Amino acid sequence: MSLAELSNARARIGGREVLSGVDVRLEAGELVAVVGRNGAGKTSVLRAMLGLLPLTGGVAWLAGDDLARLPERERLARAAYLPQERRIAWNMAAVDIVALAMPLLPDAEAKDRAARVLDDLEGGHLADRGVADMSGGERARVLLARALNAPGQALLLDEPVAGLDPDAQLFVLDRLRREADRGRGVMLSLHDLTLAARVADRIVVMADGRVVADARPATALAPEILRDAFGLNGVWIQTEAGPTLAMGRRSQGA
Ligand SMILES: Nc1ncnc2c1ncn2[C@@H]1O[C@H](COP(=O)(O)OP(=O)(O)OP(=O)(O)O)[C@@H](O)[C@H]1O
Repeated sequence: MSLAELSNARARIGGREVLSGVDVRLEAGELVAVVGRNGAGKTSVLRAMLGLLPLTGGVAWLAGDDLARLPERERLARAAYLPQERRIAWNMAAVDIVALAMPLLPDAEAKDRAARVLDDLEGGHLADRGVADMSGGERARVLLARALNAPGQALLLDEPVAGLDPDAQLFVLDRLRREADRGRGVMLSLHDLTLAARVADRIVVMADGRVVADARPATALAPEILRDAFGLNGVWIQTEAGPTLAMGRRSQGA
C-alpha cells in the first residue's frame, strides 16, 4: 500500500486543467523528486495528494483510503506538508511554530520535541527568535522542522531547499534522505536536476500537467527528456560528488 497516491487525477485552476490524468505514488522508504519547468504542475501534484487541490477526476489515496472521505484530522495524521509559500502571519518564536505540528501533545512535551527537531536541523540557535525577524533561509529551516515534526508518514515538500545556501541545501537533502531511510516516504519538488539525480530514488518529470517520466534518475532525466520537457541540451558527467548535469539551452528551432 502506498503512503500517498494519485490515480488518473485531473484538476482545474481558474477554468484551466492543471492536472491531466496524473498517476503518481509515494511508498514508504523512498525519496521521490518531482521536477519540471515553471508551471508544469509540481505544486498542483503535491497539493492534490494532500486534498488541498480538489480533483475533477480520478482518485487521491492516502495510506490506502480515498482522501476525499478522510476527515481533516486523519489527513494530518498521515501526511505532512511544507508549502512553497514561506510567509508566517504571526511573529511567534520558532520553537512554538515547530510545536504547532503536534497539537495533540501537552504543551511542554510538544515544545521539548520541537526544540529537539530544531537542534537536529542545526537550527537550535533560532529556537527563541521570532520568525518574522529571520532571514528567508532561516525561516525555511523552521518551517521544514515543523513539517518533520508532524506525525505523517508521508512528507510532501514544495521546494524545500529554495533559498538555502549550497551547504544548507546538501544538509537538508541528506536529512530528508535519512528520513526516508528510516521508513517515511518523502516527495519533494526541486528545480536543481543535479541535486535531484543525486538524492532521489525516483524522479517524476512533469510537463503541462502530465507525468512524462517516472523512473530512476538516469532514465527519467535522459537527454531526450531534458530536451522535450525542459528545452535543454544536457549530458550527465560522473564526478566524485555524483552525477552532474552539464547543460545549455536549446537554440530556437533546434
Ligand atoms: N492561483 C492560481 N491561479 C491560476 N492559475 C494557477 C494558480 N496557481 C497555479 N496556476 C496554474 O497552474 C499550473 C500549474 O502550476 P503549479 O504551481 O502546479 O506549477 P509548478 O510546476 O509548481 O510551477 P513553479 O515551478 O513555477 O512553482 C500553471 O499553469 C499555473 O499557471
